[in-house]
Amino acid sequence: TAAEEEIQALQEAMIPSGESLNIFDFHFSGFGLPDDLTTQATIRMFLDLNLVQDFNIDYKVSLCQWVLTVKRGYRNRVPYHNWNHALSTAQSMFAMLMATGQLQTIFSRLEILALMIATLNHDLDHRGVNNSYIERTQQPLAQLYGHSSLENHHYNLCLFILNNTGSQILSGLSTEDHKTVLHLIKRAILATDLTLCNEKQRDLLRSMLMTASDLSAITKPWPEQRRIANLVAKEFFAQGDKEREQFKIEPIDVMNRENSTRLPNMQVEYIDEICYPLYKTVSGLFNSCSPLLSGCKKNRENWLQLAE
Ligand SMILES: C=CCCOc1ncc(C(=C)O)cc1-c1nc2c(CC)[n+](C3CN(CC)C3)[nH]c2c(=O)[nH]1
Ligand SMILES: [Zn+2]
Repeated sequence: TAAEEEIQALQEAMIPSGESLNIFDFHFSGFGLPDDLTTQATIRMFLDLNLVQDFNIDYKVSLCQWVLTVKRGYRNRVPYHNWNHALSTAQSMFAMLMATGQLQTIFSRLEILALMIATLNHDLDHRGVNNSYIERTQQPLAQLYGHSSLENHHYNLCLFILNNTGSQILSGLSTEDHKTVLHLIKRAILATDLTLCNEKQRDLLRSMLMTASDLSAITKPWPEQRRIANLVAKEFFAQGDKEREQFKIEPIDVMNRENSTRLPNMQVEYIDEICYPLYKTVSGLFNSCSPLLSGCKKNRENWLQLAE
């Protein structure tokens, strides 16, 4: 059949390089690509991200069939929410991941796998109408899923394809990893419901401001910061002592009294790893909060002077 020919053609194809497919480019457009190259471009993304290798994905049987089944899961009569949108979404994620080396250290391999699967599947079987229209017209999806009905539908189809014999690209994962990656995929697909976006962004912003407030002592004038640091050290070292005594274990550096001479070094690390990125982001969003960033920078200098 045509479907079998399509699968065979993809299984046999020499997948072009990412360069020649232009998938590293933020200006990438799927419109130029003939249909078979869109599935090859998808395979190339999985190859270049080492996902096939890292997760022992069976190339011929699972990956090729999975990509084609996902592609078929989109309705090509829908003007926008079709396979081209799915490919373009996945390519944008790929381009960000490949352009920003840091992202590949921040995210685990499972998170990267989940993001690539979610981007490709996030609008599966979209009908060209949004959630509110579906609810208002009492379509079966509304009865089935209530809110975020579409996104739940996209996720369930994604799951269906992943469980389908012949396209089980996750069969090489441990039970635990399999459970984790499905949870990550679900969160990623549901995150695309823009009506929630507002609540999600507000939730994210509230959390960031909570941490910025919680750690604000690191931004205070030096005498205050010094005083607080000694209190934190007192508390942390007391915990370290208890851990040593009760559990016979070595406490982590910041709770290990034996490191007290390295307190300034630890503070510089703590500022670089946690505080500076946080206050940089907050003041990047709200310039009026930049005193927190400058306070944090100042204390970094103060700690650096004391560091051995
Ligand atoms: C021995 C402690 C030195 C004093 O420490 C401090 N003094 C003051 C403040 C402050 C907010 O002003 C904050 C700290 C301070 N807090 C730290 C925390 C908890 C957020 N951590 C965690 C554990 N690590 C992951 C394993 C990240 N490392 C820290 C550090 O090095 N310093
Ligand atoms: Zn979309």
